[in-house]
Amino acid sequence: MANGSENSERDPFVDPPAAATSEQASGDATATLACGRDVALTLGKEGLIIIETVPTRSISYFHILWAEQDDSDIFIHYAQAKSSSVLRAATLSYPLEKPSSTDVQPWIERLLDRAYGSAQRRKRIKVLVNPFGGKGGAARYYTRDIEPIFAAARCEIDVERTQFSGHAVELAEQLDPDKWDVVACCSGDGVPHEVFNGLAKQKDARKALRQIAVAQMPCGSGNAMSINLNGTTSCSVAAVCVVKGLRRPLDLVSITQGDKRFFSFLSQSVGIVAESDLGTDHLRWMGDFRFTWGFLVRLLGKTVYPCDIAVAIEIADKAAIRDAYHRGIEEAAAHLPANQINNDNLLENGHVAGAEDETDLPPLRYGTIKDPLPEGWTLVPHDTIGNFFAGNMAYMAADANFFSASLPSDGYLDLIRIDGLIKRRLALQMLTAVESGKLFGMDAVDYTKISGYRIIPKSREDGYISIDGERVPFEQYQAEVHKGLGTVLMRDGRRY
Ligand SMILES: Nc1ncnc2c1ncn2[C@@H]1O[C@H](COP(=O)(O)OP(=O)(O)OP(=O)(O)O)[C@@H](O)[C@H]1O
Repeated sequence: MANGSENSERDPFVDPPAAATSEQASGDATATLACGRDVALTLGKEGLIIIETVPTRSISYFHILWAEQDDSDIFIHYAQAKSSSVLRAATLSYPLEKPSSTDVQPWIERLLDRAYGSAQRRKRIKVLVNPFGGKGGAARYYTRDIEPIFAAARCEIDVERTQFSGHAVELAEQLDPDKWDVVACCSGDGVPHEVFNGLAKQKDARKALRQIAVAQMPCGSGNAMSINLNGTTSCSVAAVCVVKGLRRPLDLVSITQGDKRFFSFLSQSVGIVAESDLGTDHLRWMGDFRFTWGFLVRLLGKTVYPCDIAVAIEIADKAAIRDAYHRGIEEAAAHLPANQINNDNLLENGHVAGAEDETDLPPLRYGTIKDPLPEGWTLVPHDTIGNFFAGNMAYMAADANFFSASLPSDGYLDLIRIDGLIKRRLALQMLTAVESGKLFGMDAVDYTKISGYRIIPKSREDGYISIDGERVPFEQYQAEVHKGLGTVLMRDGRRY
């Protein structure tokens, strides 16, 4: 299954070899634009080739942000690789040999066609900056790493800082879906969580969730969304990924707890993962290691988190899950190669029957936590469970591939259940298996694809429940998946 480094996309930091990709060899004369000073610009297979000096240089199409001409020159705006994780907006300009030639504009159009494929150009982006996300650097990262790239790509931008916790919910609730294509959150995973919930509060919630894609610029301490969808924790790479991103549907999960209904896009955890994250705030001085430390302490202490759990299991068998995963990947590749899957495709494909005409949120087919247990569900005591972890994306951090069978819009959550009393040695092996994405295959890991569940913590007065990394009350809740309800931007060729 997918591993972060195994994706088919090319490395954004390596421009294609110029000679090997030239179309000149194929005799395509319209691929070349003559400029003054003996410069020629040629559209190669994988990038723009600039024949000016020896050796010839090239810029991959992924890095080309925009191109335009004025009365005398042509300007190529691109993302220049400064290091293995830093891209900077840069511009090349050349005097045109024949500025008024009718060949120039079509050539620029061909260049942009290759640079963008089916991705929307000049996206209208509402940017939300959480000044307190991560170590407090989001505003600086935005100005230095992100804004120049959006500007070079001629995106329409409006920036707003979040003023308080919950502000992004209010802002997203007010956004006009006809005015904005994207909400880019310069934050951790907390602000995207709020944005999905704000969009879901709009009067025409389906339209808002379908038309406005949510993106994360990885400026927080938890940046799982960017890692999953774009494979990066670099703000400047993520900015180029938004400029070039393809719209994709993302399953969202309704959570009902008490009288509330809200949405989760990433994960829910009860037990060791929630406690290691949320219960180690006093260890912030340790930096990122605090999570691992908290995890190890509980693992070695064989901590259990007794619960009663009912699950709507859709695929129980690991071999069948593996098959479903590969089928999902193949289908996406076969039907929509360099194409864009959006929720409208999904509707045409009949995956979300009837949703087209509906404005309200999808009804809860399993009811809420206050309703009787849905038909066919059975509450099973899990008195020694150590880890209850439900994932809607694969990676929970760059080195934590917990849900390696996860797909963006298969309509299922992936659920991991691990007994808290397993041998310590096995538990430690699991830690390394998470890093290599091999947790799925371990016998002691119960891995299922599910469409909903109810969980009732017991035996403890208080504890930790984490929804998308945010703490919620330590009380029973119910979850239900909605296939492709949300929209995100994904890098072309990317899979979890
Ligand atoms: N101006 C603000 N003041 C206080 N809290 C805010 C502000 N803006 C946003 N928040 C809250 O900060 C929370 C965490 O934000 P975010 O996910 O961006 O950062 P993070 O560093 O990844 O998270 P964490 O601090 O939980 O590790 C969000 O849930 C949001 O409600």
